[in-house]
Amino acid sequence: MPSLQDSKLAFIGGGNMASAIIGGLVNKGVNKQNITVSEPWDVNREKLAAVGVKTTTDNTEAGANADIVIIAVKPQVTKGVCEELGASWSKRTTLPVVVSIAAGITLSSLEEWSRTPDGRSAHVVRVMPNTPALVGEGASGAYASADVTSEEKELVNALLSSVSKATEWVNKEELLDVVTGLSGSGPAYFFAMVEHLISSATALGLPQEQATRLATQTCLGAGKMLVESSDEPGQLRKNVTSPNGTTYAALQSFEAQGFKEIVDKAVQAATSRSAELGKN
Ligand SMILES: NC(=O)C1=CN([C@@H]2O[C@H](COP(=O)(O)OP(=O)(O)OC[C@H]3O[C@@H](n4cnc5c(N)ncnc54)[C@H](OP(=O)(O)O)[C@@H]3O)[C@@H](O)[C@H]2O)C=CC1
Ligand SMILES: O=C(O)[C@@H]1CCC=N1
Repeated sequence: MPSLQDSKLAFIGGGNMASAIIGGLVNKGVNKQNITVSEPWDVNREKLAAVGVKTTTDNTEAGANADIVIIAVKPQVTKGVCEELGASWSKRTTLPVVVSIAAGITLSSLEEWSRTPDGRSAHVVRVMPNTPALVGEGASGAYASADVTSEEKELVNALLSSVSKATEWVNKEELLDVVTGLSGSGPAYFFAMVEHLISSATALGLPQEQATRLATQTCLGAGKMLVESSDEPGQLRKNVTSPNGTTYAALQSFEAQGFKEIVDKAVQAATSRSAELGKN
């Protein structure tokens, strides 16, 4: 098994998440010449070509000699893409490791769909990355089928770890749906929060540019403290909250509107949707 630096990587689908991972890999110095992306949309292909990776519109060409094939299309398109790839691998003696980032799509479906005409099935790892991979700050969950070797797992781990600060292997496949509801979708929750903070402060008279700089830096600063401090999130919250002060007033307002329940329901909704995507 080649090292990550020597592996040929094929991305099937070159949209938002694939671009984030590719950008993160390139920033980390992974050899661009070893990365091929198959993407039907010319605008996306041009963006990826500008990063320096090879592009094509032909999935089977991208997957022909790859050591790792990353399925990065929408869940609804995954079946067709896997079938196309599996059919094209009949002459390959060694099948690539297939890594799927498609939300909800189960290992058993992926293995079945990507089976070769002579009945062989690729070793498949299901992962759930997130877009901060682009800046080397990703968080990824992963689950491997039983036949994935420790060497193959190590390779996928190296791939994920090169763009993620947290790479968590879960011990039950269903937990990847929870990972999706937490960290896969999670960046959007924080982006939405910052959007609301900016509009709240702007409505109260702060110029938008200033509100944006203050809100985004507050998000970054809080995130950095969460990662670097030995204190639990609850303690960090308490450290900001003076008795009967301003933070207390804001947190009381959040709680009065059922903040915890709002978050619980949102994570449950995303987790259920992930599970549902696997059933289609
Ligand atoms: N965005 C995120 O934050 C995350 C996404 N994911 C998962 O990643 C996957 C991709 O999501 P995302 O990047 O957001 O979606 P995008 O729509 O941005 O990317 C998917 C890309 O695949 C292309 N495509 C469509 N059909 C084919 C095909 N048959 N062969 C090759 N490429 C094709 C699409 O082109 P076109 O637009 O022309 O159809 C599109 O550019 C999803 O399964 C999602 O669940 C996982 C973690 C996080
Ligand atoms: O919204 C989605 O379905 C994908 C999966 C996780 C993040 N984006």
